[in-house]
Amino acid sequence: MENEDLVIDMRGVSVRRGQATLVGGVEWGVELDERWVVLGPNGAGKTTLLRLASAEVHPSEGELTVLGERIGRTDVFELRTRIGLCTNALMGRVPRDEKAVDVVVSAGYAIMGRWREHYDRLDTGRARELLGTLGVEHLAEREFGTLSDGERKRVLIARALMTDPELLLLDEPASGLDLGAREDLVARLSELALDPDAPASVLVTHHVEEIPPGFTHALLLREGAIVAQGLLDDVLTEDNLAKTFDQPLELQRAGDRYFARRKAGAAEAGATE
Ligand SMILES: Nc1ncnc2c1ncn2[C@@H]1O[C@H](COP(=O)(O)OP(=O)(O)OP(=O)(O)O)[C@@H](O)[C@H]1O
Repeated sequence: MENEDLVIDMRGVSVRRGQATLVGGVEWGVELDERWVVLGPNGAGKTTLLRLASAEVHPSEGELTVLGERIGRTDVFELRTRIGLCTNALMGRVPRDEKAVDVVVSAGYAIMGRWREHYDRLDTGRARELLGTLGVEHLAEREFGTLSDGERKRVLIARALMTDPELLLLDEPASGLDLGAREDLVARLSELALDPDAPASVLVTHHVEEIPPGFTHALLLREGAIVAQGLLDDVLTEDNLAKTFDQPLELQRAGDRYFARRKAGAAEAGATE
């Protein structure tokens, strides 16, 4: 039975490519009002999980339902218009000379790079508003190619929000940002997470420092399998992090933020003891 309240519903989902299992036996559900962070080391399968959620990848096994639509049986083109996606791959597809505001507006037309298209003034107004929410309204007229990495990420998040998605998927939005830009982005994502009208969200990251306050749940992934999942505070423990990253880690919580580092003496004692 499908659970209609779930925005993402994965039942025994595996993705295989040749001999490799990218993710295996995933049981995971995301509800409407939840904000999930997916955390794990390089190669753990985080992006694969996100690509399943965005219907870019179909399960090799198991059942996947996104926004009530069973993947494999549904028109994914229509479904994708209901999902806001921000990935590094997307960043590479934006024409360098497209204006930031048009990068955002064109999301409503499910196209990229048609900057000569006539856009509705209402849409342009909304795009500017969203750029403002992300703190980059002053860059609206700038060519995408002239923006810094952090600025581009924010433009793409504004783009992801343009269609009023029911599900927002963010793949490593803070990667490559300097400390100030990261902190600023974490604060903006926190505002979004705390907004009750914001869509259900899934944010992929390698770092606990990048978890925006307001995120409610966490899924820890290692070698394609779930180590732990559930409420953020329950899941984010030293024990679970050690299993996920295969080394003893010290976890600190300062206010509503998390910080982690390797336990003192762990390097000498052997990483996995
Ligand atoms: N087509 C493929 N064939 C074989 N293996 C693949 C294929 N695509 C991905 N993989 C492997 O699947 C694993 C999971 O990849 P994925 O990109 O989902 O991990 P990730 O957790 O997002 O990693 P990172 O943090 O490094 O971005 C990796 O080991 C990757 O090398």
